[in-house]
Amino acid sequence: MNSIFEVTSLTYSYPGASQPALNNLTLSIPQGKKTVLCGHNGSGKSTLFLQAIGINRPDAGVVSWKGEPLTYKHKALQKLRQNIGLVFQDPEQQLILNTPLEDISYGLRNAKLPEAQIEARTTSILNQLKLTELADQPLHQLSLGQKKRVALAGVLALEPELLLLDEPTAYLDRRSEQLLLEELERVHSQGVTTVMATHDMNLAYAYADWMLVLDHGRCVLAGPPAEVFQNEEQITALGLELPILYQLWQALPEARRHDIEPPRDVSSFKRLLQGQDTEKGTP
Ligand SMILES: Nc1ncnc2c1ncn2[C@@H]1O[C@H](COP(=O)(O)OP(=O)(O)OP(=O)(O)O)[C@@H](O)[C@H]1O
Repeated sequence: MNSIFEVTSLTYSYPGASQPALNNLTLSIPQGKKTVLCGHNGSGKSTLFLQAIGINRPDAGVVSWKGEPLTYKHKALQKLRQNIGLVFQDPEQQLILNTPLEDISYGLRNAKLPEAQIEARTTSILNQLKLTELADQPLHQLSLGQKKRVALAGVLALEPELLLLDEPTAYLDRRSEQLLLEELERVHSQGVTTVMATHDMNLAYAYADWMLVLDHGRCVLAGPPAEVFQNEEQITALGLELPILYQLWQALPEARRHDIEPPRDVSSFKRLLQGQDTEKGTP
């Protein structure tokens, strides 16, 4: 499997901290996949994202983009931050100008795109994320969900190859979460590799085709979700829950689930219950 981004033996402590936030961490992000990064509070997910875009530098170990170690030179970092887009957990950390239109254009202007292209991309992304009506609204008047969409729009406008999302669904209602997931599916279908950090194991299970689990700054599990969740004891010991659909599937009689992959959405599960999935491996 091709990896687009890797960290090798990465150790990092925040200034004055008694414990490292990342502790000899080695992992890779598979190109073209939808990866979910899980782990308890403080396991190092956000710290890893900050390392990925070179905001912090490792104390030891290497961060690599497409096989090349980061150099931390100004120009190289500028280019890296166009290739890797990070959507912060808190949009307030990301949005700096007064309106969605100004904020999105600002990022493109920083990337030194020609004005005509800035205008075209801004209009298109506002439209795509259903923000056109809010384009000139002061940002402080927007709801948290709307601000999160503006922050995502600003990152997507730069057309990154790798999109990192830190708890993108936190505080969103079901409808906004659904809209966001549809948008991420669309972005992924255009060839963008995505990594989502989340505690929501139901979401992780529905979304991911690759999972990484962090614990105290180390990667303790990696693989396709159905494989990762087989490590039930370890998952629970880490304070994470098994997804509800996975638990329901486990509760089915052995003969019923024999040789059938655990379903990852409610309609597949219903079909399984109604006995429509007679073919092996197709829930
Ligand atoms: N700015 C900071 N200064 C000092 N320590 C920090 C800072 N940011 C994070 N830490 C510490 O680094 C460790 C990893 O934190 P990090 O925010 O990366 O975890 P996380 O997995 O993203 O957590 P959460 O799920 O709560 O968002 C924690 O022990 C945290 O207290």
